[in-house]
Amino acid sequence: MSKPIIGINCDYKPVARNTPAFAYLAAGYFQSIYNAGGIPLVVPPMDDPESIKQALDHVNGFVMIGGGDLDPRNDGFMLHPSVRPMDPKRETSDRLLIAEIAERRMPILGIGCGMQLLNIQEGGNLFLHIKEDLPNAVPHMDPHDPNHRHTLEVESDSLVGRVFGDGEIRVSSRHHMAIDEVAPGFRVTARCPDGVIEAIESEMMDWFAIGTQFHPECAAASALDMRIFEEFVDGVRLHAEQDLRLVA
Ligand SMILES: N[C@@H](CCC(=O)NCCCC(=O)O)C(=O)O
Repeated sequence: MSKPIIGINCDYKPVARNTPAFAYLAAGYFQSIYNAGGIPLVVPPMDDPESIKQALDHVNGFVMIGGGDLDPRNDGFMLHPSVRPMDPKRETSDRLLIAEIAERRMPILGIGCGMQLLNIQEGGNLFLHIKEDLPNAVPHMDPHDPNHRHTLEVESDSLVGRVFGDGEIRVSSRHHMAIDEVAPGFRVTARCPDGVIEAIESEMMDWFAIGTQFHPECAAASALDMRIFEEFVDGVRLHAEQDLRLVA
């Protein structure tokens, strides 16, 4: 197969007094896909389900990027004082994307709030503020250090387990929310030693879906972080080749 095409959503900043509205994403997201042998295709925020479906017709897999907070009111919860909702234009588009990706069982890598949205979409839920919900947790973000890291414990029989193997693992962490109840059909494959969930993956035979709370795309990513993208792009390629054989 030629290179798999991997869709990526992006963030959105509305027009301000002296600046136009922007759609943007950290370069690490598309660069990591490109370096792993995929072709990144950025999908800007859209609010029309048919446009979302047509865009997804042109990609083999999807990466849901990190960003601000998902608005808990969209899932029937109260707004928490610590929650800084992402722009509604982005969240509306992300929720349309994740619903269609789930419907199609399209291969997906959710990162940060992308993993949180995957978990919510499939019936799980979130802690809205680690500091309150898990007071004994270690810091999972440092406003003064974008490269804040913490250690990780992985399940060996998982994608992150294959990638990181044994030995001490330190990953980039920038979050104050976290998965509480894991969605049905998914399992936890990595935790911070304080118990905070740091990776999930699908147990369903028909869906290659993984999520990381940590950021393997970050500027300080290690070679092992990069392997997450290589495993994902290889999985997307395999899935696409299987699809081609089915229709042949
Ligand atoms: N905002 C949520 C999700 C965490 C997340 O996606 N962090 C990324 C920060 C922005 C970026 O660098 O892309 C939370 O805090 O839990």
